[in-house]
Amino acid sequence: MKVTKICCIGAGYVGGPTMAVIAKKNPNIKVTIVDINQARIDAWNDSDVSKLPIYEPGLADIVEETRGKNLFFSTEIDKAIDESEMIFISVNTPTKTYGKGKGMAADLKYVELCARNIAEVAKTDKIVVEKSTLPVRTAQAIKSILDNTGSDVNFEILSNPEFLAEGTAIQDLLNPDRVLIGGESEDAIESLASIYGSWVSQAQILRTNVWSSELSKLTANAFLAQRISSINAISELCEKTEANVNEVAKAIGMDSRIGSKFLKSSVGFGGSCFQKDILNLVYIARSYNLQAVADYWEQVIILNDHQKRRFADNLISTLYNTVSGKKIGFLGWAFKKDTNDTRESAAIYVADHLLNEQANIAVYDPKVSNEKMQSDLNYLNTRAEDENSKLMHATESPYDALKDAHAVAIMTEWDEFKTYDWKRIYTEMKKPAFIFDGRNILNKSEMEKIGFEYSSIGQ
Ligand SMILES: NC(=O)C1=CN([C@@H]2O[C@H](COP(=O)(O)OP(=O)(O)OC[C@H]3O[C@@H](n4cnc5c(N)ncnc54)[C@H](O)[C@@H]3O)[C@@H](O)[C@H]2O)C=CC1
Ligand SMILES: O=C(O)[C@H]1O[C@H](OP(=O)(O)OP(=O)(O)OC[C@H]2O[C@@H](n3ccc(=O)[nH]c3=O)[C@H](O)[C@@H]2O)[C@H](O)[C@@H](O)[C@@H]1O
Repeated sequence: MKVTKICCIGAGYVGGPTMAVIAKKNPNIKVTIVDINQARIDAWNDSDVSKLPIYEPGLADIVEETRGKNLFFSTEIDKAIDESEMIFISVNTPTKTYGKGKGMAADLKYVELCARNIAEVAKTDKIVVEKSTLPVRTAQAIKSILDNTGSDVNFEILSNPEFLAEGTAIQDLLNPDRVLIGGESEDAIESLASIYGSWVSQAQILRTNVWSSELSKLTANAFLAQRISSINAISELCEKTEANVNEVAKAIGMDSRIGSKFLKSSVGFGGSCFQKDILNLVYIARSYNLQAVADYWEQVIILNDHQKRRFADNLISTLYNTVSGKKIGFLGWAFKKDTNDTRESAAIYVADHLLNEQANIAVYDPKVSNEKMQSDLNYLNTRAEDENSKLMHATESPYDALKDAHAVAIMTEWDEFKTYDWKRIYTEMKKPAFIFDGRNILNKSEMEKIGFEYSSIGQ
């Protein structure tokens, strides 16, 4: 089928950038991104592209180039479904917070709502593409909903998981390692492959069955996160043995069988997906009674929680076993650099732990507002909201966050942190002035020369 109109349900971190790139590379296809969130759609339509709801390097330029030509943002979901031949489902699939599978399984209610919406509205044949990350065998449920409408509309379901990482989404989309399409109908698979074919070589477009495609996405995230937990486990051992985790990572990464990527030790991985997807994998394994498999992958999460906790504990014990009433300056709140996304950021959990010890925290992040930080903390429900806002606040400048602080905690690896006037920061902090570098971005000997007590991960 030659596709001329596409719609994407879900204008989030995946739907927005992915469809913007598809629109840019396929000027003859009309791409409409729809969402139930009016404020989000309004922000996508803002004439000032610096106000787009998502900060992602290179995204604003592509939106400016394509919006209003062949890329549209709207809340008219039914209309977009009706007129499109291909519909991507790119809604959120968070960890369930209630009922069976609470805290482990993926909450598929938004995906199911989309399927029901499509089933209700569609009058012509559609290709429905799972873009969201879904438990293996979800396509079966979607198919069952779509095939029970009583109409004779034909639905083909494809799985096309997204592998972009935030902060590099546009580059990842423009130069993907591979595009994965799982499906049954060759015609449907080739319709989608031809859209990617506008800029991705056919050799990089992998065709599989639906279940392999669904499971590959969870597996990819589990393997990536496992590397981080593996190197973080070694970081703790380095700290006891005077080995240096950066040196170990370099030494093992040069083995081409291991490879050098995703071996950066840190305060712990965050982001909306690693934890959620591994918990989901663990849940699926348990639901098939595969205890050993479930326990194996669960350890990746256990180690990550341990890494965040031990960073906070180390800060407290170094500050003479108390942070009560002490100002701690945080550099960074986002879960990684070059994004305004804070979901599951290690900073949230470290802050929460320090606030339990009655610390005062001032945070500077170049892209995250005070409002967002407060809502992240409030979401944990550890203490009253007014207490959170009394104990923690964001500052306009990094120097305000660090003035009179007992310690700096570097939570995100924003490049600009390396360029600060660290001599000035040292002068303005309480002494001894401690740095806890959760991202290993500063130079230990330079910081010690200035006078700081510097500690980092795995060194
Ligand atoms: N964030 C990331 O980097 C990546 C995310 N993924 C997966 O992609 C999916 C989406 O993730 P994000 O874009 O980060 O989520 P998001 O939360 O940023 O965006 C999802 C959007 O879907 C909308 N939505 C929910 N239900 C809807 C409905 N019934 N009708 C219309 N709109 C609806 C929400 O209002 C929201 O704007 C998830 O399954 C995630 O696991 C996959 C790869 C990368
Ligand atoms: O499914 C998803 O959502 C996406 O999840 C990750 O992307 P993302 O979470 O955006 O960002 P990553 O670069 O993977 O970083 C995740 C976390 O791991 C941390 N990290 C990463 C790499 C590393 O070596 N060390 C490390 O601590 C980062 O700081 C961050 O907190 C995957 O990299 C993407 O391929 C995938 O599509």
